[in-house]
Amino acid sequence: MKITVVTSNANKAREVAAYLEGVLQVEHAALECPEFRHNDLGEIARGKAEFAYEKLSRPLIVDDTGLFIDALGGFPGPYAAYVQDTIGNAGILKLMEGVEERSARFETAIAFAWEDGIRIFRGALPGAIVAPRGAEGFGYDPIFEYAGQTLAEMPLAEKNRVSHRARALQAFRAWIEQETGVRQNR
Ligand SMILES: O=c1nc[nH]c2c1ncn2[C@H]1C[C@H](O)[C@@H](COP(=O)(O)OP(=O)(O)OP(=O)(O)O)O1
Ligand SMILES: [Mg+2]
Repeated sequence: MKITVVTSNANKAREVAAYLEGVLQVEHAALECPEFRHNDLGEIARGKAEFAYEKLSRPLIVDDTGLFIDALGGFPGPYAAYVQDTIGNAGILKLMEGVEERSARFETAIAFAWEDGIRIFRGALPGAIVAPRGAEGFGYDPIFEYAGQTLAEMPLAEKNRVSHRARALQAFRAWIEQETGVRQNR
């Protein structure tokens, strides 16, 4: 099966394509989907997938990702893109000045849309907000530490072994392999 990764974010598209290499044929559509305000990333991803499927009418996935910082009551959460585009990592670090509790987590919801409807797959990664290190990755990666390394210190292949996005993709892959296997054997 061929699937289209629909995202305005080329870095996301690259991570998804690398993860699914050898499993599915992947192409990228650089389409910006409207994001409806919702606390649940899964529902935001569902809305993006509905919009994209209406436009493209072919099997596709969208990704909605949030960063939840415990000391900030979960901020920026589902507003991660807006906050990254406005105050950025420097602004987050400023909000965290003098704050000892550094724990945070990334969450990704992947929505897969095809002729049978939409399914949601989720992944999360616990970590901590730290001073920026590393030049790989994108977005919040330089200030998010997991197991002693920031995500920006990990080459793509390594990030793809541990990340929130990889965990969601793992659930998607397990399901689609089973689903397409079942269909082929019918
Ligand atoms: O693995 C990641 N490591 C660090 N930062 C990340 C990651 N994944 C998303 N991010 C950033 C990008 C954006 O500022 C926000 C999510 O917003 P989100 O709406 O999901 O993505 P987006 O607007 O960049 O692309 P699109 O909606 O077209 O797929 O967090
Ligand atoms: Mg977005």
